[in-house]
Formats: sequence, C-alpha cells, structure tokens
Amino acid sequence: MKKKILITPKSFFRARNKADEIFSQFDLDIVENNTGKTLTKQQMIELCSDVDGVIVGLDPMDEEVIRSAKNLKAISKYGVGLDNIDLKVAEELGIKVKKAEGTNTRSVAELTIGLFFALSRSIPKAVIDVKDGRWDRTIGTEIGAKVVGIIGFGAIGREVAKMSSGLEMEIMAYDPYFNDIELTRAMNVKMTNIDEILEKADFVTLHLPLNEETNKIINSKTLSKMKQTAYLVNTARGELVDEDALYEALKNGIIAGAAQDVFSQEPPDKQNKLLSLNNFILTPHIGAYTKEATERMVVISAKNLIEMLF
Ligand SMILES: NC(=O)c1ccc[n+]([C@@H]2O[C@H](COP(=O)([O-])OP(=O)(O)OC[C@H]3O[C@@H](n4cnc5c(N)ncnc54)[C@H](O)[C@@H]3O)[C@@H](O)[C@H]2O)c1
Ligand SMILES: O=C(O)CC[C@@H](O)C(=O)O
Repeated sequence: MKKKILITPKSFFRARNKADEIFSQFDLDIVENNTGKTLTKQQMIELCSDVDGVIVGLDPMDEEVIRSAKNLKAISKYGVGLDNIDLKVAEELGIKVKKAEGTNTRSVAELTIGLFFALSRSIPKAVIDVKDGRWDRTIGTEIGAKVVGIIGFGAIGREVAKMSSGLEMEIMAYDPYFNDIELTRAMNVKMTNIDEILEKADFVTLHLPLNEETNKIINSKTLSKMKQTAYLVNTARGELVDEDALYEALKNGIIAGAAQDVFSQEPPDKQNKLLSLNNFILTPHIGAYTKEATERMVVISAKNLIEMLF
C-alpha cells in the first residue's frame, strides 16, 4: 500500500539521488520541505497531518505536532540529536523513532578540533584583522600537552578523544553512563567527575544529549570552576549552556574564550550579547554539514524510515 512521507532537512536534497535508489523500490508519495529552512511548529502540524512517516532534521516534533499527525507511524531522525522529538509521546502512541547513528561522528569531531585551533590561535580575529588592514600578530597557545575535558563520552566524544590523542593532549572525560573501563584504558583517557574536568581542563568540550538532566549543565556555577585560561567548546546543543552566564564569564575573564556551533535559538538573534564579544566565536550549526556526513545521513535516515514503515 502507498505510504505518504515528509522529508524536511534542507541538506537532504543535496544528496537526494542516494535516497532515490532506496525509495524507488517502494510505493511512496513524497512531500518535501521546499522552504529551504527549518520548519515552524505550525508548518509541521500542517505538513504532518496525513503522513505515515517523516525524515526530520531540527524541526519541532513536539507533543502537539505528533498528536496531530493521525497517520504517523515512524519518525526517522536525519542526524543523532533526538531533543526535538517528544520521545515519550511517540512511545505512548506506538510511533517508531530511529536516529542515523554514527553518520556525522567524524564531521562533528573534526569541527570541534577545528574550533580548538580557532580559539587557541585566534584565527577568526586574525583573518578579519588583516582584511581590515591591521597586522596584529596575536600570541596564542599550543594545543599539545594541554588537557581536554570531554563531557559526554559517546560516539563524538570518543572521536574527539582519538583526535586529541594524535595532538598529544592529555584526555579526561565525564560520562555517568559510560563504563567500558578497558576501552578508556586503551585510549589513555581518564574517566573522572565533572568537577575535575572543569577545574583542570584547558579545553572543555560538550558531546552529550540535551534533555531535562543536561539543560544548562554549563551555568554560572560550573563556569566559575573553570580555569581563567580555559576555553569552552559546544558543538552539541545550545541549551546545554546558560548563554547569559557564558556572556558574563567571557566578559569578566572568568574563562578565556568559547566557541559554539549551536544556539538555544537558531539562528541567534542579532541582539544576542555573545555576538558582541571578541573572545566568542561561532559557526552556524555546521557540525554535520560535510559532503560525507550528509550523504551518510541521507542513506541511513532513508533506510531507517523504510525499515520502520514496510
Ligand atoms: N553540531 C551538530 O551538527 C551535531 C551533530 C551531531 C550531534 N550533535 C549533538 O551531539 C550529541 C552527541 O552525539 P553522539 O553521536 O556522540 O551521541 P551519543 O549518544 O553517541 O553520545 C552521547 C553520550 O552522552 C552521554 N551522556 C548522557 N547524559 C550525560 C550527562 N548528564 N553527562 C555526561 N554525559 C552524558 C551518554 O552516556 C553518551 O555516551 C547529540 O546528542 C547531538 O545533540 C550535534
Ligand atoms: O539536522 C541537521 O542539520 C543537524 C543534525 C545534527 O545536529 C544532529 O543532531 O545529528
């Protein structure tokens, strides 16, 4: 029987041909998000009203959207962060949910390491300076032998650890749900508590999911435990960091700098105070935006949806 599906993520369509090979074997009526943007809740309610399945990016799939989608049987996440999907309601209604596990691990880890360098050598400022006619040779710091503190030791956290090891950094990690001691020993990673990470790390990097437990895990109290010379890097989710507290910490020299790929509101408001700070740098949620990762996300999210629907 024919199934109607909705595909929302903009970058899905760049590698659309990879999914067509999979879709062509099934009887599908495909609706596409042609706005080129993340959809609003109202748009999701309208577009999901009669679909059997959805491949969803960062668009809201909250309780109201899910309950209003009367035919919905499957949600395939284009990516790995499930925070935009109300998993409890999906479970209650028997709607299957699957993420494209591991598809963007390498890309997010590479961006994270890139942000370490961007911060430690003030690369964004250097580019702007020279283009604006200033020859200001800022003294940076080396990354080798510095301590990286990884909060969330899942797929991306472990990949960052591997890359940090290649840079000869000392590696610490905090993850209350990770207990493969053999692996951490083999990787030369010290598993510890969050306080030791905050107190000792030169780079604190976030790789944990957003949920009730982790919302604003970085706040004025946790920031105050970090070294004045330390950098915070967030390529996970904006809401993990209290942005007002981060602004105060950066402005008052509580920490040296921060980089974010993600924001609690995307795109951030032009008035967002963080954007006015020289020691704050950012990228527009491009962690998974590489040719390789998007192709993997397209293939796996398409396969996952088909598996759940047929
Ligand atoms: N910037 C991007 O484009 C981008 C791309 C992919 C993923 N992400 C974000 O990165 C997150 C991590 O992705 P992943 O593939 O590594 O996921 P993962 O599930 O493999 O790893 C997450 C890890 O966090 C740990 N964790 C859970 N609660 C924790 C807590 N309170 N404290 C410390 N650790 C905790 C889990 O035990 C798990 O090991 C995703 O949830 C997503 O939000 C962002
Ligand atoms: O949908 C995207 O563009 C990024 C998805 C990414 O944040 C993820 O959670 O894997």
